[in-house]
Amino acid sequence: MAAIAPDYLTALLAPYTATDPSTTRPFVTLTFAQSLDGKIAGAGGKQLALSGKESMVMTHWLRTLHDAILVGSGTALNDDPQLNTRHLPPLPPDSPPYPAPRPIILDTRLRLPSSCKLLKNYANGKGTGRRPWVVSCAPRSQDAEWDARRQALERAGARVLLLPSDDESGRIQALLSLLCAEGIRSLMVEGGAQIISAFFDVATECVDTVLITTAPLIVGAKGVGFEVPGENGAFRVAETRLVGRDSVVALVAAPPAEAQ
Ligand SMILES: NC(=O)c1ccc[n+]([C@@H]2O[C@H](COP(=O)([O-])OP(=O)(O)OC[C@H]3O[C@@H](n4cnc5c(N)ncnc54)[C@H](O)[C@@H]3O)[C@@H](O)[C@H]2O)c1
Ligand SMILES: Nc1nc(=O)c(N)c(NC[C@H](O)[C@H](O)[C@H](O)COP(=O)(O)O)[nH]1
Repeated sequence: MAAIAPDYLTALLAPYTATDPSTTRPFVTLTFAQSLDGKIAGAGGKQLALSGKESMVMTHWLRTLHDAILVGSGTALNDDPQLNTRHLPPLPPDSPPYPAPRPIILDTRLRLPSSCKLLKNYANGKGTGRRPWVVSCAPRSQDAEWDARRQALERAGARVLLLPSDDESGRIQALLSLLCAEGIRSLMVEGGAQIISAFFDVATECVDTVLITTAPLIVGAKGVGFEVPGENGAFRVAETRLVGRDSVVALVAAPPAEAQ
């Protein structure tokens, strides 16, 4: 019998099953792991093992519950992530694979290297990775270097999608509208620091669920933190849970009367 996602995750995301043809954005889950002092990476961006085994498995289950998963190019360059579901229990023989999210990199300057794991996993044909989408902005004037980078990524298997403009203001909304038009109905945003801040900045308008894993670790001032521009806005605490040695808090969008 194949393992299934924990009930508390499917219950948390139950509103995502609603279908509204007039919607202009996917359901969005902003999720990341932090230390007790609010760091998401070590000095210089060093990737840290913040999540314990149990909460890392939870994160991989969460990935199966979303159509797509997004990181910024800073994370793609720093971590060379795979954004798949490899930490889930092995499946019984002849079982269908776990649902895997579409890997999406927000990469306005098209910095993703063709040698990244996301493209290797897709190209190796072993089903360890879906075709990555790279969301970028077309340069304002002819840029042969940018064109060459785009062609190299496409040759390596990436799909490059372009935002309508390179304006930073409204970029998250434009990104979500683009992904909605591509049929993405739920998006898991994993970071990094700049992306987390950008989504918190528009959380009231663009985020439905915030799920933060806090590891019982102190990283210290040299670690990588993130800015949260405003207070928690129109969110309420839906769940607080210990997952292994980590605490997991889930906030959900709530009407102002209920927001805390
Ligand atoms: N602990 C965690 O859960 C977690 C998750 C992901 C990444 N990380 C860590 O985060 C660090 C990387 O974070 P980062 O801040 O350098 O890069 P990032 O991953 O946040 O990517 C930033 C890039 O995203 C693109 N972008 C486009 N529009 C943007 C917008 N409106 N706002 C912000 N970015 C926009 C730009 O290319 C920008 O350079 C790494 O150290 C990584 O290990 C930690
Ligand atoms: N949940 C979580 N716990 C951590 O302890 C940690 N350091 C990250 N960091 C997120 C990471 O920087 C990328 O976003 C990908 O999660 C890389 O991992 P994958 O290869 O995709 O599994 N995320």
